Amino acid sequence: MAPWGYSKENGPATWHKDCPIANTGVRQSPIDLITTGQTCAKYDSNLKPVIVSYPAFSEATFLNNGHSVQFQPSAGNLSELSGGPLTKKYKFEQFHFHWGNNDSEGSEHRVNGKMYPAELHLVHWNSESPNFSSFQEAVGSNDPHALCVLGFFLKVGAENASLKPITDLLSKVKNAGSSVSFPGKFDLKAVLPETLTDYYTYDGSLTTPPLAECVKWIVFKEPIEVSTAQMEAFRAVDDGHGKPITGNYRPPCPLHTRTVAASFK
Ligand SMILES: NS(=O)(=O)c1ccc(C(=O)NCc2c(F)c(F)c(F)c(F)c2F)cc1
Ligand SMILES: [Zn+2]
Repeated sequence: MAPWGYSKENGPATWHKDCPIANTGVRQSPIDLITTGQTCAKYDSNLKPVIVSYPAFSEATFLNNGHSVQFQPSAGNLSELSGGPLTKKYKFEQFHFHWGNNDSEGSEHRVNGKMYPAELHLVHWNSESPNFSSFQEAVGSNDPHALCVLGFFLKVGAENASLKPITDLLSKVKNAGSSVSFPGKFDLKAVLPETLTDYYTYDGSLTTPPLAECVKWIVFKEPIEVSTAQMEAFRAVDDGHGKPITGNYRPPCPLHTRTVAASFK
């Protein structure tokens, strides 16, 4: 697999060469979340609040894999996700970010064409399926909801004290392939808005190769604030070719026959 990335030579427009589903898939992610008109998100009063149980992680690795920075707790973590559109319990696997090199771009999902400066993805896998018992198996299972990813937009505003332990660590993983063991505990719950009631949800895929169409997406309406300095810290992370990662986001994909549900009016 030619190493995929986000440059002209190996970016999203070239991924179909190794990953045909990039062009042939009918449930690819991300998408533009349209809130008015024909193909707009439809309010579904049955959608309940999302429930997360994230005890503070005590042991985790923070990694720069050349196309994002990723926080991965040790296997024993007990964090769980349920509620919202889900019928099963999901286990937390990792979180990572997508960002741009200025405040007008960077998020993968868009709202009526608007991009946010960054997007946080909390990745989970269905831990109650009889068909797989690990994240790796879940991705390869062809189960339409093997994974559930929670997406949160980041916008520039006040410094985010809860995310500071993460953004302060970015300089320590500046080089692609570098990782550090996360010092102390990290409280992910504190990063999220109190109420996880207002979100869009739809069936989609991984937004990076292999672009597997196994993800139930839940994208929250309320952005998380971070400071300009915190945004700048992301833009100093290198991609392994001596250049900063300056836009690790895939453009929006066609909706095809999918509908997007909204948990709010
Ligand atoms: N941006 S996103 O849609 O939230 C997204 C989430 C997770 C991954 C991922 O885990 N990739 C590595 C990875 C694979 F791509 C696999 F196919 C697999 F089986 C893995 F185990 C694995 F870690 C990629 C994109
Ligand atoms: Zn992602």
